[in-house]
Amino acid sequence: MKTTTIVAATVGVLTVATIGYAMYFDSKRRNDPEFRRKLKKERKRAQKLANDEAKKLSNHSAQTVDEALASIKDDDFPTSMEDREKFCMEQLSAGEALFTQGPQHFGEAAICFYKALKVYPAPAELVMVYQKTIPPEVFTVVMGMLSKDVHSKQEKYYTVFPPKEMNVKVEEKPEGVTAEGQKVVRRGLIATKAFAAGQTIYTEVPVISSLEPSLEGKDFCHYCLKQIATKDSKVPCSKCTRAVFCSEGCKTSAGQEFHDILCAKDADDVDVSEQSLHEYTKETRKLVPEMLAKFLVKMVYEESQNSGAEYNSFDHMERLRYLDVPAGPDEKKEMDLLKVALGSNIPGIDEFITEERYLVMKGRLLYNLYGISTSSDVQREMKILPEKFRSVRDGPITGAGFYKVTSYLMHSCEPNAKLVFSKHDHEVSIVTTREVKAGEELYVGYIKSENLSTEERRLELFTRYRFQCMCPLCETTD
Ligand SMILES: C[S@@+](CC[C@H](N)C(=O)[O-])C[C@H]1O[C@@H](n2cnc3c(N)ncnc32)[C@H](O)[C@@H]1O
Repeated sequence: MKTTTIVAATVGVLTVATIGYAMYFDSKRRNDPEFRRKLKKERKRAQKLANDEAKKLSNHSAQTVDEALASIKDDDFPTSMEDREKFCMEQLSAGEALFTQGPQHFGEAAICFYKALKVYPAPAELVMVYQKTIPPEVFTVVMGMLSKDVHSKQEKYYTVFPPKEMNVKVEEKPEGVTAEGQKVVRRGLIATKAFAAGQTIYTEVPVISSLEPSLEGKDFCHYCLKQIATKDSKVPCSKCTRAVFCSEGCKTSAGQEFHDILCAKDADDVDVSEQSLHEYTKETRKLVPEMLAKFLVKMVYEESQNSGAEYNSFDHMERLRYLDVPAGPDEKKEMDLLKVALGSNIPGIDEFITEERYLVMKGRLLYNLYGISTSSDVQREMKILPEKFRSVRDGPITGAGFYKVTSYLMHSCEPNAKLVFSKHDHEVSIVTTREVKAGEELYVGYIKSENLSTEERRLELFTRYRFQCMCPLCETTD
């Protein structure tokens, strides 16, 4: 693989994976002159050394990459921001000291640079610095390590996700070829053990969920979407009138995960620029832009928790297929509103939200969100939302949720499972509608199929979700 290809491939993955940590590091870089000076000095010195040493370099093979990775396989990396920064600087200095000692130390130098990269919050930037400053042979080994590490992380993903206790696994199935001749695969959920009819296979809470905009601030919880039974049990947000919660617990969770950052105070004397995104949601009744804002803020929150989880929410989202969303004036406006809403709280967000990334993230949510129905009291006369979500209900929905596992469920006109919101909040249970054998694929109904002819079902599925149904019923009655 050419170096430039490796850089391009790794940069994308790493930029998104570390946005949370970047919050801290970016502010440090902007505000701390000593830190900036040190980094600049490192760069300058490394550049000079690279130029001097460039002629004496020897080739480092794939074996060097494997050996280097094996040598740090069991290493622990610091978790706190301060420790990571210290560790990063130590590794940079050590790497530099090593490569100046000559080609026989290039392997060790590469390991140091790689370790620094693992903890650096804006690795893309550091890669660019490396590319310009460290000897090409060392750079190639660092990139080889990075590329291999990213690759093995990706390969391992479906061996650890979904967790075993959810009784399902993700399986890939071929789904034809594109016009350009590229293979298309779809992924579905397979039961890993047998279930009788009516049994719950797993339950799952969404990564994020949002209320239907007209229900905000009324009788529905801004966090879990539950209908709030009595006026007394309502817990209002202390700043805005837009969000009410069903409990202190939901208020705290929402605050930590997204609301503290996205909440726009109502008082006249405070900056309400963040409100634009809320207003846009209210006006257009489109949930996705604000759900993306919540998703990004939650990602930063997860990063700051240092939970030790190998994959973050972005890793999960990134693997899902998406709808092609063309760039239009709405998308431009949504991006701008998103940047305003998050900008002051998440340094680096402006660069992160490129048009391409925004369209893909939007497409991923549109493709994978589920409509949530937590109450039968949702006004029947409420207008259907402009965005179409898979929903167990034909009529109005309480809101929508983005579920890591449930996203993989395929539709069938004769489903063997269904979504149940038994707690009347955003937690979903997948319950069998008939006996399911171990190894059988699970299907739910994206629409209510009973009493519809094959033609009617296909039309409905195509109109709402733009796919030609290939479920066993449709395939056999064709
Ligand atoms: C959220 S995805 C479900 C997960 C999907 N299997 C995947 O690989 O990403 C929904 C998409 O899966 C495909 N799909 C689901 N059920 C289908 C069916 N019965 N026939 C054809 N395509 C289906 C459609 O393209 C639909 O838009």
